[in-house]
Amino acid sequence: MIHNRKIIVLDTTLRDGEQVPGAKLNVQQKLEFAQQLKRLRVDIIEAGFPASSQGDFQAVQEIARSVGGSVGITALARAVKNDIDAVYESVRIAQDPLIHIVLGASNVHVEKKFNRSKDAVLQMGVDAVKYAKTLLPQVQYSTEDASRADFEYLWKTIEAVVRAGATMINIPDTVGYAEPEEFGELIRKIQDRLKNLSDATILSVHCHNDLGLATANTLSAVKNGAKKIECTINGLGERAGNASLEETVMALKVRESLYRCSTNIDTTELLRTSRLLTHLTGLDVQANKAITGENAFAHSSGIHQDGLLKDKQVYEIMSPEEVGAESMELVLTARSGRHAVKHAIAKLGFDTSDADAFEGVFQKFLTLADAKKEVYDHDLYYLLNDQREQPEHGNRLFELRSFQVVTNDLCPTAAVVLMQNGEELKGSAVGDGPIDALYTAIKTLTGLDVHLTHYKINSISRGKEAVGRVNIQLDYHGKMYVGRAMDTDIIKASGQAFLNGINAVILDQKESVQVF
Ligand SMILES: CC(=O)SCCNC(=O)CCNC(=O)[C@H](O)C(C)(C)COP(=O)(O)OP(=O)(O)OC[C@H]1O[C@@H](n2cnc3c(N)ncnc32)[C@H](O)[C@@H]1OP(=O)(O)O
Ligand SMILES: CC(C)C(=O)C(=O)O
Repeated sequence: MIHNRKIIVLDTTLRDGEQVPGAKLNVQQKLEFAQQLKRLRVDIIEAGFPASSQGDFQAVQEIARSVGGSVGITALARAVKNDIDAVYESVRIAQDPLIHIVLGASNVHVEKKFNRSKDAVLQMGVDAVKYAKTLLPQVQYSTEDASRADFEYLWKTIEAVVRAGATMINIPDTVGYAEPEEFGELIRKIQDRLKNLSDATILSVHCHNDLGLATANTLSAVKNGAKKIECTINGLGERAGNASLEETVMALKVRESLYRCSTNIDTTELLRTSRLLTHLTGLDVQANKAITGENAFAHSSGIHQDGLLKDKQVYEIMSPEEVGAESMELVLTARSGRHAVKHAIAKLGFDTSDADAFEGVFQKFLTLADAKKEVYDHDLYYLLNDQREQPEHGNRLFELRSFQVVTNDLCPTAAVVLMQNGEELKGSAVGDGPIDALYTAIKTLTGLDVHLTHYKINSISRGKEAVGRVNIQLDYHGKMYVGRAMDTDIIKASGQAFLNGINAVILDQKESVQVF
């Protein structure tokens, strides 16, 4: 029997998670999330796909430079020289860099995607690994769509790429087709052969959630000998997502006597990491999501409450504190002082060492607390975000100075004043509704022909003074941009989110000019 193995955790939120529409993060946001992954103590961060764009290359490089000390850094490449070069150039500065190569292994990939023979595709993989090994000692090879592959061809590929120098073999259930018992059996068969071929090669799994089985398949793989797991925070990822890191890690922890495995994850950072991701991407976690959902530790029915009062273990298999949730949320008011606010901000994972920056946040906190009476963690996220965006993005070209929206069933109208480089721009427009009128006025003033493709508003804290969070997506010349904003006034949040989207277009154009 296998006893207390250490399972390596690779987080791919910034690569597979970022493949989700709307989850695109800028370099600064990726860096912030990577810092949090380091606090969570993941073993490896997959930071992106550097060949895909200059922005992603820069983000991976920045993460490798500033986060890649104690944590391994990797990024993905096709079995293509250019992609491998881009990974190498972006991760090599990290202390523990890894090149990750992916190539299809199933018949449908070989025949339909590549239209080549199996031998030719296998040779592409071998050549890619051999080339990557000339650059770095650590190379991971992913046999894409492995769960639908013909086993003997899959094994032939694994054997060849291990001989070519791959140090990690990753078995992906790319389309979430596998079933736990069957996937476990596949991993056991591969592990049995692999240990005879090269005991040092690390067997890894990467499961997708198309049938809601990603976490179960990952756990089954661990039971059957997988030494490394690939997961994402909040289960974010292509289509239905990936195995959720928080679920998999907590299952291993809570059922340690069953799995006889442990990870390096600091589970008390799980909730904070999940909330930060929600905040950065604007993609909410469902209320009943295991571990990090709002109701994950809420007990509402009388029989349950009675049982809990007698002994928590009656209805709790883990304590909220173990995942970083507090039994009681901290509520700040306008009577709270700097110590309490600083403590609350630090607990959210933000740096409070810059006294001037903190004072700015504190003054904004007092204004919000006067308006809202009670200030929750979500509200603090909003304040911090607002505070950071303004000075850091001094090149935020348009600023919403003031607006007035009049709504009725005849002719909703908006009048807007924007600032651009110290100059005041005034305009008004009518629309189908108040937001449409506001957006038309802003669009006319900025002169950018953007198209609104998505608009979503959520309330992110409690009470009638709750903060509304608006997420929008804009299409500009076929490229998608996101804008987010929060405010107790939802019309203002809507206008600000739209303007943030427009500013993202302008910043992107500026960056492109600098890069090329
Ligand atoms: C399972 C996964 O999650 S894999 C990771 C998915 N992530 C991404 O796709 C990252 C974002 N992608 C991109 O930015 C772009 O698709 C790029 C830069 C990778 C490639 O862009 P383009 O060169 O314009 O090619 P495009 O995406 O249209 O087509 C993919 C090409 O790569 C080939 N390809 C696909 N996978 C692989 C692979 N693993 N190894 C080698 N070639 C591959 C395809 O066959 C196709 O080649 P073809 O033009 O000869 O038919
Ligand atoms: C790159 C690989 C691991 C992948 O994302 C998949 O096959 O789903």
